[in-house]
Amino acid sequence: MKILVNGLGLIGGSIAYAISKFDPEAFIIGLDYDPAHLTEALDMGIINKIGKDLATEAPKADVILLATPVEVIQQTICELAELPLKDNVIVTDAGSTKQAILATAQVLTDKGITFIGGHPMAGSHKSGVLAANWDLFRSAFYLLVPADGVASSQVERLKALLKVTNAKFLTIEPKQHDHVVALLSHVPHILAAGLVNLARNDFKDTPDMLRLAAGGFRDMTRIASSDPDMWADILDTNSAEILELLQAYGNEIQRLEWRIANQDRRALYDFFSAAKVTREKIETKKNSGSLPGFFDIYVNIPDHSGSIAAITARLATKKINLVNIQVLETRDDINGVLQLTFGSERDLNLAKGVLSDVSFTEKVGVK
Ligand SMILES: NC(=O)c1ccc[n+]([C@@H]2O[C@H](COP(=O)([O-])OP(=O)(O)OC[C@H]3O[C@@H](n4cnc5c(N)ncnc54)[C@H](O)[C@@H]3O)[C@@H](O)[C@H]2O)c1
Ligand SMILES: O=C(O)C(=O)C[C@]1(C(=O)O)C=C[C@@H](O)C=C1
Repeated sequence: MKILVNGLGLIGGSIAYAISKFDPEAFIIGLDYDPAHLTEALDMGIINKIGKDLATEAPKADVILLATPVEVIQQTICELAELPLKDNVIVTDAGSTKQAILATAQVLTDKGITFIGGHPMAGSHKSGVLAANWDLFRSAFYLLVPADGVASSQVERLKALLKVTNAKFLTIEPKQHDHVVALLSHVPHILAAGLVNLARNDFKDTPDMLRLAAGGFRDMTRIASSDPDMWADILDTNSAEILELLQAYGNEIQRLEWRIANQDRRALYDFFSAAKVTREKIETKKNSGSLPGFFDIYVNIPDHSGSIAAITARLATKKINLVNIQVLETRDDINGVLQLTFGSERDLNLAKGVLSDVSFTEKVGVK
């Protein structure tokens, strides 16, 4: 089966990675406007071949996956509609919004071509194929949004192909999709970026104050490091749902302001208590939709040269793969704190064994 992936970044790369690793029948051809992503994908074994261009590769494909930013997905759909695609081809995408994409995909449906929108509810603030991980979608929801009239057998074909991701599939209508993700993903990204910008403006004369940020600010703003191009496209193509929710959020904040100004302690308690009860209902299962922060250990390291190298050397001798390494500055002048992020619980446990004689704390599974 020939699978064409256009856009070999974090998401396209991760989907292709799972397929290439576990589906021996698949032959994956990659396209991307960044040649480095293509050679990296080939070197990592994510794709079998670098494609020439859309016009050459698309007509040979059995499945076409579009995993570029949303507005590029829309352009590519229009280009595909002009090409002689195989009769039984499935065109799918991984974009974060669905109504605009499904509306564009009408040009394919009109020609009898199957379009099934897709949206894996997992990801990261990191971009690019080097961040791709074949296990990124394990236990995460993978939303499917078939165009009108698509046969259920075609949806089953796509699910069978994507089964290797170990995601949980859920078919959903485009409008409901865009509303739900506006609330659970788009508005949170806006709030995170807004908060960081508020701090930047407030601290403009004392930028070092940002370094004092502890867990609260850091946990809430990780996603403010996401790719601005990707997010501009998402906001452009889901504006109605997002604006409605921002309005509701603004009203909520206004009510809260009134309660704070009036020192209405009971109402303030209720505000936090209602949120706590709801937040604690969210499944905290490991690997339920995000790689970063899920298999971390925080090692206290003495503040002298060579101490980081000593830790990483120990991991290297056991071939334990590190997804990320970061020196945290939250506890300046006491000890350095090294955050080590692993891609799986297995690697985390191996690392704990290797570092059993040093002081560390761990954080697993809760975002
Ligand atoms: N990042 C997430 O957490 C996440 C999660 C689910 C879905 N998505 C969606 O998946 C899609 C890809 O996001 P990502 O996080 O993988 O981004 P990414 O930046 O890691 O990857 C996008 C890839 O598309 C390529 N690209 C950009 N413009 C192109 C063009 N004109 N032609 C060919 N290639 C082009 C880039 O070079 C890059 O390799 C987006 O539509 C996004 O909304 C993202
Ligand atoms: O974990 C993250 O960093 C993400 O932002 C992933 C995330 C989200 O949860 O908002 C981002 C965009 C998506 O379309 C789906 C998932």
